[in-house]
Amino acid sequence: MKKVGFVGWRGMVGSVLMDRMIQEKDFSLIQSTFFTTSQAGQAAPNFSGSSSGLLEDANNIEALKAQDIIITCQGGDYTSEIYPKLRAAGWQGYWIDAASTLRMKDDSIIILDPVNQKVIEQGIDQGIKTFAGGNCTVSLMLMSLGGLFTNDLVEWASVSTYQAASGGGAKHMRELLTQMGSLYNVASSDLANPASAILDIEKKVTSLMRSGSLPVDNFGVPLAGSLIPWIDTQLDNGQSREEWKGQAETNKILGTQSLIPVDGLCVRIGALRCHSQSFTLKLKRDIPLAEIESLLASHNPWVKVVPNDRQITMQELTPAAVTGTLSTPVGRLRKLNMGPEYLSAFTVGDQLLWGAAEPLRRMLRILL
Ligand SMILES: NC(=O)C1=CN([C@@H]2O[C@H](COP(=O)(O)OP(=O)(O)OC[C@H]3O[C@@H](n4cnc5c(N)ncnc54)[C@H](OP(=O)(O)O)[C@@H]3O)[C@@H](O)[C@H]2O)C=CC1
Ligand SMILES: N[C@@H](CC(=O)OP(=O)(O)O)C(=O)O
Repeated sequence: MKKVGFVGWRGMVGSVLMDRMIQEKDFSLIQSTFFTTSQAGQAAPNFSGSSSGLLEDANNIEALKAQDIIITCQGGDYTSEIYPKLRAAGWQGYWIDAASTLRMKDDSIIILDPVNQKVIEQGIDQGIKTFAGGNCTVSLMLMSLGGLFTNDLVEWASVSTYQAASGGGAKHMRELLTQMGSLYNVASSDLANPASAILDIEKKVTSLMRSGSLPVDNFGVPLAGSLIPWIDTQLDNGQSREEWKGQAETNKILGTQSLIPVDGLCVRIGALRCHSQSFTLKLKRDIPLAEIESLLASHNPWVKVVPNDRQITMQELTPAAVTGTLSTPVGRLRKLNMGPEYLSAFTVGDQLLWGAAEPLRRMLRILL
């Protein structure tokens, strides 16, 4: 049995990974060791068959070196500090990482096996030992639109995202919910009175939003009742880093010979853990809509084509419907006024499942 070390297993992404590994009985196939940066020596968890024992120190290079495979959801700072030391110490094992740190390195592969299984297999054959999960918006786009991208039918893609609070981390989710509660509380007695004027209620809410008294330590500004059209850091070319990742990571995942331009605007909204994305795709040729739907639907077992019908779309193509599932639906498919090669599409996906944990779990399975 391969020895597998887990770092970051009790964080938000790590917990989703543990849940999925329990569901899929992955722990019965490995000899697991759990690491921590803060609780070394405490009892290790026992996830249906995972070995128990004590938590190891995640900074102990010798203990890490004993592993055949390390999976980390601990974050980029941990990767930046520990990964180079571990490789410098001669460790030849497989490193599977949720963080962005190593994604664009020449000797790493971005893993999303329903889309790039061949790239992964070729990489393993060539001796690649470092595998990074992709950015959540990129992975979710490719899970939903893989049928067009992998058949080389996309000339370019323009996107507007609607990204959930979970992408920022657990504290961001708490902050959003606290803001929501405060906005409700300031208006609750007026809301209970059917005779109250809605614009008076709105004024109270807006005034609280602008008062500086809402908690904004994580987002910087109120998100509840609002949105934030910037995610991640600012680049010199005017893009946000999240927007930059769209083209860079998509092309690396697909292993494209000629670059597919991908660009757009990334926006944080008040959803909890589902990212949605609205696309304009320029196709390489005029393909009938029925053929497009069939290519999309047959690409992988998790994508679902939602008919472009109002009622079905409202039921099936929302964060509320998709959260907590592995489904990556795509809908609102129609040809745009710009011409028959121009297609609109709307996708939804759970940012913590296919957007973070699931590609790591499946990479582990590939290596076993
Ligand atoms: N959030 C996301 O959507 C995505 C995140 N990622 C990557 O994954 C990394 C981890 O993200 P995320 O899971 O959100 O981070 P978390 O903040 O939830 O967890 C990170 C670590 O914090 C420590 N920790 C301290 N206090 C607690 C507590 N009360 N409960 C749980 N853990 C605690 C744990 O380490 P210890 O046991 O060592 O103390 C844990 O492993 C990110 O930095 C990023 O690189 C990738 C894709 C998406
Ligand atoms: N940046 C994403 C989360 C994510 O996946 O980021 P990264 O590319 O660092 O893994 C968000 O905030 O929604």
